Amino acid sequence: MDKVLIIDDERQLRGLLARIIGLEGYEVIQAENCAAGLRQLERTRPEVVLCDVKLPDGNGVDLVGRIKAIAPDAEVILLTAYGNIPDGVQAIKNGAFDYITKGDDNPKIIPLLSRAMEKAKAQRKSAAGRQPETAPSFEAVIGSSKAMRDAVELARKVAATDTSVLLTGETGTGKEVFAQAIHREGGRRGKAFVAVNCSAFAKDLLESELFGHRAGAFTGAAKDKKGLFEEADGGTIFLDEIGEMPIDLQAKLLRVLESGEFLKIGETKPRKVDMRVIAATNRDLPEEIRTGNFREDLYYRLSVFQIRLPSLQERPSDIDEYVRHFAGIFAGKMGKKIDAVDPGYLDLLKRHAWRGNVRELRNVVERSMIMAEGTTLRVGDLPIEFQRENGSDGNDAPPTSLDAIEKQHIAKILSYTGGNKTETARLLGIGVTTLYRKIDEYGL
Ligand SMILES: Nc1ncnc2c1ncn2[C@@H]1O[C@H](COP(=O)(O)OP(=O)(O)OP(=O)(O)O)[C@@H](O)[C@H]1O
Repeated sequence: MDKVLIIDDERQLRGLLARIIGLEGYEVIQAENCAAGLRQLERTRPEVVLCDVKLPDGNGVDLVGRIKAIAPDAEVILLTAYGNIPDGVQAIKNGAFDYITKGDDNPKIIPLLSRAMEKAKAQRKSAAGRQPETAPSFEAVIGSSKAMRDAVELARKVAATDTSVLLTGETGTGKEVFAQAIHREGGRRGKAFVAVNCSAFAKDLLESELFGHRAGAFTGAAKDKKGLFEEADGGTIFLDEIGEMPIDLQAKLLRVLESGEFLKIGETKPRKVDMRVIAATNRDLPEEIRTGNFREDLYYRLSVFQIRLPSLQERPSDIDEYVRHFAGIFAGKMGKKIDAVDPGYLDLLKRHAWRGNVRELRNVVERSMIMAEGTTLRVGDLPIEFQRENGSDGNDAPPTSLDAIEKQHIAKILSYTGGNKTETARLLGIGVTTLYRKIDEYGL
């Protein structure tokens, strides 16, 4: 969904704007000051930012440059005070899309927003074809356990070829990180890397996303649409969660892979496509074949070279390294300094089951960093469930009940996300409904 970030400290006005914009079908993210705004910008990558001029910790006109430095393809609309044209003009000089007078211009906001959105999306699309310099290669793959080194070695070998690769492994084990590294180290580096999550679309939608369509090919196809195969031409297509692809679409995909041609929906002449395919799954595909959910012929085609990514539980020795790596990343973002990790902290992590693997560990470190007060990560900074799991109440936290710690924890994360419930729930690893219940329960 197209995202809009509103940075404004006036809660009521922000809420009103969020409602108006939300009704247009945009996903709205809110932040109450510059610092929270920049954090949300990095995390949620909105296409458009609406930003007030006067913010408690800075000035919106100056913020434009910082926003563009972090997200060059995002567009910024400044909300200026009535009659303050110089602010607006300066904002445009700093790279803003436009400015609008706060309060008075509500009817103008949506059309302006929609133009900014179109521009941002067009920029993002053309940027997607280029490979950013920061795209991960194998240097970005962390983990020196034997299991991880073996996986990297295999991936490096296959990267040099043009073979199809099937990455298997539990959720959060780094399949996308590997797919990008393989692309970036191979002969197609510098060309498009197009990632598609097969489970994120309804069946018909996935087909038209992949193949593209001509205007009028079906009801609702108002304009010609380029498909992802076409976008990936010359580069790599990463088919994530391939096990979720509907069986009849699997047959169509197989035909494309075998013939190197595809038929755009609504066209009669096939188009040629030259793309490397990397697929990933956390399902047991041979079992899916047995139960009739996955085509055997497609499996053989995709799994010419298979790499299994080890779960975190199979390599607890890597946990230290991840903690230090992620703590370094978040320290930079949060402006904190962490130079030590308590052995007790690492001990608790090593005993955890890590069903969400590295993704879950990354979230836990991020949450700990929000809680951390000194320069050492301690048991008391860990999410409450770790302390519960281990019958500890955070031995270095002030003596208090687990409920009180939980309340404090949620409050801290809510303030870190600027009150964004979806983001807070993600960091807490709970559902949004549960979060609302807890907010209610604790009177937050
Ligand atoms: N070896 C690794 N080194 C550094 N970061 C990693 C590694 N593995 C995973 N991560 C981080 O963990 C998160 C999840 O990784 P990724 O999306 O690649 O997992 P996945 O296996 O594709 O998950 P899913 O099956 O749910 O799509 C990302 O933030 C990624 O940067």
